[in-house]
Amino acid sequence: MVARLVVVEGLDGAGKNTLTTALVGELTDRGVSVGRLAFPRYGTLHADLAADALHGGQAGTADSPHAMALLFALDRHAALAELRELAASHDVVLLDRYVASNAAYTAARLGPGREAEVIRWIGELEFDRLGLPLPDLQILLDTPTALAAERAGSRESADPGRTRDRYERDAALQTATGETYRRLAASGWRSPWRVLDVDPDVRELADLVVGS
Ligand SMILES: Nc1ncnc2c1ncn2[C@@H]1O[C@H](COP(=O)(O)OP(=O)(O)OP(=O)(O)O)[C@@H](O)[C@H]1O
Ligand SMILES: Cc1cn([C@H]2C[C@H](O)[C@@H](COP(=O)(O)O)O2)c(=O)[nH]c1=O
Repeated sequence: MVARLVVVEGLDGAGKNTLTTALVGELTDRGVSVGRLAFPRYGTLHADLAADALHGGQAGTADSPHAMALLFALDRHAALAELRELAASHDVVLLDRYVASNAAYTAARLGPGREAEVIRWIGELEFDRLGLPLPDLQILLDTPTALAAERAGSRESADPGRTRDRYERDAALQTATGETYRRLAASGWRSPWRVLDVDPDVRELADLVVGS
């Protein structure tokens, strides 16, 4: 890996995609070359199985937090070659969701008593066994849960093809996931983290991403 690997994390509807797009624009204007990838990689096998499961398909697969986590992990494993290519040909690779999404959502589903165990499992599975590269920086876009839910709801109303999935409709899960994300960030899980309030200044964020 040559590029700086920077991850944007947060709840459903937090604004990760919107922020990543703005960041790509700002960095590109500065002459920084940016590769971009979002997980799950919809349109590919494991991601589409996961999406189908979260919309009630795949014979109840979504009832199992571990089965869902494995699908998301295998999606990233299948992206390894693409990740390496992006890293070899850009200054920065920006990822919209990565391994910490799996840690946060799966731990939130299993409850606080199993958080440490499941976060260890995800880290060992994805970084140590599947060989995914460690991020240089993880950014938590800490949009308030109610605002993120409102945005996800408005997006659904505006685009009937973008119906909310099981996780997006589960307010308690979103709250618990936000709490787990904050603990991951506070503990510096697997990289340095930066926690951002809603609607951050993109120029300041670009400074942070290029390490200045
Ligand atoms: N700063 C903002 N102000 C107002 N609306 C916003 C802002 N950022 C994002 N939105 C809107 O909120 C919705 C969710 O944003 P976005 O798709 O960027 O979130 P996301 O975190 O990538 O979501 P998901 O993980 O669920 O795909 C979109 O309809 C987007 O247009
Ligand atoms: C990558 C990834 C995602 N999830 C969860 C988070 C979301 O609720 C859904 C789908 O993601 P999207 O950003 O809304 O398209 O899946 C997860 O649990 N683990 C992961 O690794």
